[in-house]
Amino acid sequence: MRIGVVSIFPSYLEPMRMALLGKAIDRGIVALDTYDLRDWTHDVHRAVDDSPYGGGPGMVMKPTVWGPCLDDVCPDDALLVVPTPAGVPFTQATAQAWSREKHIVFACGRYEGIDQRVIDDAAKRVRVQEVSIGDFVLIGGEVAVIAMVEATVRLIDGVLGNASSHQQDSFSDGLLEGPSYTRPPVWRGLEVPEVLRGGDHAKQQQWRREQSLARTRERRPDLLPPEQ
Ligand SMILES: Nc1cc(-c2ccc3cc[nH]c3c2)n[nH]1
Repeated sequence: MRIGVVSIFPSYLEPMRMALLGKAIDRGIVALDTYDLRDWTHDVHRAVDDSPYGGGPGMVMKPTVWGPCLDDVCPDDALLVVPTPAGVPFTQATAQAWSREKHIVFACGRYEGIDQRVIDDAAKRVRVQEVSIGDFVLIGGEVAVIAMVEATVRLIDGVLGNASSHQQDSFSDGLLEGPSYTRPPVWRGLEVPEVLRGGDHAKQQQWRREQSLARTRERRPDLLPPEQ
């Protein structure tokens, strides 16, 4: 998978070159290109924003800068993702779908966002998804991109050491993951549940399912399947 990220703060994206994501890049599973939007500005001040039509607070990012940039960095067969609080919710299903893409380009907005015509114009040529990572407002799209790239890339074969890890994720079966434990068996007077310390794998699987259902019922009843 090739990933392109456009930002006015490309160094904000450096965490993606660390740890497991960094190893996926080193191993050639993922290629990461970061681009500085200001390289497509055409004035001495390298302006990327301007005042909003119709008034209102803040500034809007210029189509005359974003347009030429996306023309250069986003080929017709790529998926263009624009993080925004006004987007469709990003979910595990989104990550699963994106993990099968060959090339994803992320457009990181700042200020009050990107002139809508940039998205409308791009949509004539490429698949565009305006996506939200949650009902809260960030200062820019970069943090959302790091979260979405991590959720997506970890699902690509070979990225996670233990292939079964993501098959037991929260949400992989639609439910929240239950509690996890490791040694010591007793810590500060708190014991690891007996069933996990035994060897009956069928009982352990049943216990984990019950824990997932209980936690989902308590924290995210909206995720429960109808009959639960
Ligand atoms: N889910 C979510 C996305 C964002 C977001 C995305 C892009 C920009 C650009 C300026 N502010 C932004 C905020 N906040 N929350």
